[in-house]
Amino acid sequence: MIQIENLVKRYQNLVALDHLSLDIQEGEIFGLLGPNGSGKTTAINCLLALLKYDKGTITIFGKNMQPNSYDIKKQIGVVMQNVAVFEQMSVRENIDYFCGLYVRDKAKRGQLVKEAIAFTGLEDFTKMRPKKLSGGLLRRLNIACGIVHKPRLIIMDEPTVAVDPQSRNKILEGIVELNRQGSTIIYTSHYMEEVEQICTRIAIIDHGHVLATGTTEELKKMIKTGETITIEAIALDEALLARIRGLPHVFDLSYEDQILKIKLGTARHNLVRILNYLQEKDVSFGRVFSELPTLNDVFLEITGKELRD
Ligand SMILES: Nc1ncnc2c1ncn2[C@@H]1O[C@H](COP(=O)(O)OP(=O)(O)OP(=O)(O)O)[C@@H](O)[C@H]1O
Repeated sequence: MIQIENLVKRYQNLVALDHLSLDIQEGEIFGLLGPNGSGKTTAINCLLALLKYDKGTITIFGKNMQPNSYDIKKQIGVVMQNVAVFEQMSVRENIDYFCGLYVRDKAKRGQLVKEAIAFTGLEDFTKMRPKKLSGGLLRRLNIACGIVHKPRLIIMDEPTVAVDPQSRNKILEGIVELNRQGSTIIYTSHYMEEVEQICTRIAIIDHGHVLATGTTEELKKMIKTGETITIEAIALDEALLARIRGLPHVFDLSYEDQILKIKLGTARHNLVRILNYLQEKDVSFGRVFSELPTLNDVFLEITGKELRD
């Protein structure tokens, strides 16, 4: 549905997109995951032909995307980071206005507006003006305005930044439902838990370049970490740490503030083996956690830094 090939975008001396390539299929919830400043918004703005770029090609629905590609643009719904609604209009009037840009038929519009209100859980706020809404509700209104015409492709740029957990869940549920009803979705975020929860495929980007693409499972299989074991233990000396480092499947270890963190490759019974070893050495320990790899581990292994940096 979308092909982006070798996109380069410079802002003066800064290279915001550095040969970014993406291939997005119809029916996906495609996540663009990267830290602040990695180029997500720039990529979206280029994709929508709102921003000129220096090099590369963009094809949407099999056609070259240009600033005047209105036949393509009318099939796209956009939810940008900044809320863009009319202060003079109520919640319902705003949604109806945006729907009216695409749908003339009044009865059909009425139905679509009703569905968008239900999607975003705004039923109790339809008569309110935007400035009376909380931050989370305002974002939900922004989303309702962007998706009300049920576009074939929906692009959402960090729609959950600074929203309360209730609104966040409502938004995520709504996105999955829109996808179920047939829309392809591109979703940018720096929250890996969200991306992991809803996206069918993910591109991890940093410095304007795609580092890895795949389903969550595929991405996690690309890295060495199969499991991270965290153990509260007092006063471990260097000699013991070195011996733990030498145990089977252990490839990394840190010990700070009496917290021992061990990274291991995928293997059966890692946790039991480590705990048995500590018991053998008479090490007393407190709380113990074992975690499967997260997208943060993927990011950390590929870039050497935390996604949250
Ligand atoms: N208009 C601009 N002029 C100059 N530099 C810009 C401009 N817009 C973005 N940048 C820079 O380009 C890089 C990519 O920014 P972009 O906003 O695309 O990243 P992002 O991943 O969307 O980050 P965020 O989540 O913070 O929006 C950053 O270094 C940013 O400072």
